[in-house]
Amino acid sequence: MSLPPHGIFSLRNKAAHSQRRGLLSHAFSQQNINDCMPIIEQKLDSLLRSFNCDTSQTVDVFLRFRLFAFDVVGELFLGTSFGASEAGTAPEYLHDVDRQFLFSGIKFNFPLLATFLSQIPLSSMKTFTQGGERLAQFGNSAFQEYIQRYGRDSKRRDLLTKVLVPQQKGKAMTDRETYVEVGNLVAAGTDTTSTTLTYLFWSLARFPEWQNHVRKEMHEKLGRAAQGPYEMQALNGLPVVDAVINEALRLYPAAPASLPRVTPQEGWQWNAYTIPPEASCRAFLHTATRDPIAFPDPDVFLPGRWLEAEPTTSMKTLFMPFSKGTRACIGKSLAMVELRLVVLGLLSRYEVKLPPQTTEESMEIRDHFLVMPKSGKCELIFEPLPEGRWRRPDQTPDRRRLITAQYDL
Ligand code: HEM
Repeated sequence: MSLPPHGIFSLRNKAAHSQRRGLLSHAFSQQNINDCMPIIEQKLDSLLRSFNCDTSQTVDVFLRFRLFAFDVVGELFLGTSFGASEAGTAPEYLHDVDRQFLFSGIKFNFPLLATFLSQIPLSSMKTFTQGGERLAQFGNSAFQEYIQRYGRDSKRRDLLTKVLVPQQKGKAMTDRETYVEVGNLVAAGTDTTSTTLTYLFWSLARFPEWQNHVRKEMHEKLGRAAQGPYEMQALNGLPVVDAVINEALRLYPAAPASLPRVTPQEGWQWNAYTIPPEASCRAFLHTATRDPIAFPDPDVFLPGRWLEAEPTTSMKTLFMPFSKGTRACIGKSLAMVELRLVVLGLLSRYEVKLPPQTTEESMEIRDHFLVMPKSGKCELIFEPLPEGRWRRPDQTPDRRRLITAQYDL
């Protein structure tokens, strides 16, 4: 999944990985994410405007959420406004991310086949196998442009400035390593977030009572602020919102079978199992989060399980959609902010309904390392809520002015 040279996903040496992780993970502190709220809200605003459509039409949320998540990480890590939500179509960069994911899967599992494919002199095959190189080239020029425009110690409220902080202190990654990692972060932060949102909204459309539970909480806890602009602190105190998010993460972990690990030379003992030396292993998160002892009725969307009582030890142990340990997700805090914002932004304006064409079958999971619906889309109906009951009169112009004021540095 990583672009050459080796980046955080493919660094096998523990010390090198841990050093690289240290250089990147500080960028994701709660304070830094807080500083980026104006940028994230601006992207939320574009997403919300893209839902302003005739209600008789359906919206393909799989595409919409993908464009939103991409716009967020693109702006935060490349300093580039792709405007994908406004354009309504995926830019070429995202198609290369898709190609790179698929080709990386082949590289991991069938390295000889990958070498063979990359030597086929057909232009369509080159387009497929060289996606990673194009991403790296794009990353390089976006990075150089960023440095020219803002310098290396800009006060801009994005996350690339935070990634560059260690460089100021002389501990740095080289420029090449930096733009490679930036490419990894953009790829890692796009489809994971959008897949989670897609399955979450599909679930909410099938279990509309949970939409009302969320609205009730919004109104009790946020009042007039339910439609934003949002305060980070307020986002952290919404247990019902978090329960629906956790339940979607539990049922549909976006990366269901983590990247492969290799056992040490002496092999590995795991409970009653002896795993041979240098064997490739994966933790299958999808089955862990559907364990029937920890999660009774494991295949059913039951957000109440996160609200009824303190989660049990086995729930805490097996719930790991962001993985656990030294290679767990470093983008979790950013992802959680995005998920909460989209839930609030959409449920405070729309009732989500299920059209007949979106079925269990069309939403069946396909595992391309990251999960996606078999049909490649998820069409849902977004019906504006009647003003007064839940929804305030549209505040969009105020919202935009406020966000722009915060954003303009
Ligand atoms: C709902 C959204 C997300 C989910 C479900 C998710 C899930 C995961 C999982 C399961 C892993 C571990 C993979 C493994 O063990 O092999 C991981 C790693 C990682 N994630 Fe995420 N992720 C999400 C969002 C993000 C975002 C927004 C970013 C950054 C912009 C990000 C950056 C990373 C990075 C850099 C790693 C590798 C960490 C390391 O190897 O040290 N993720 N993610």
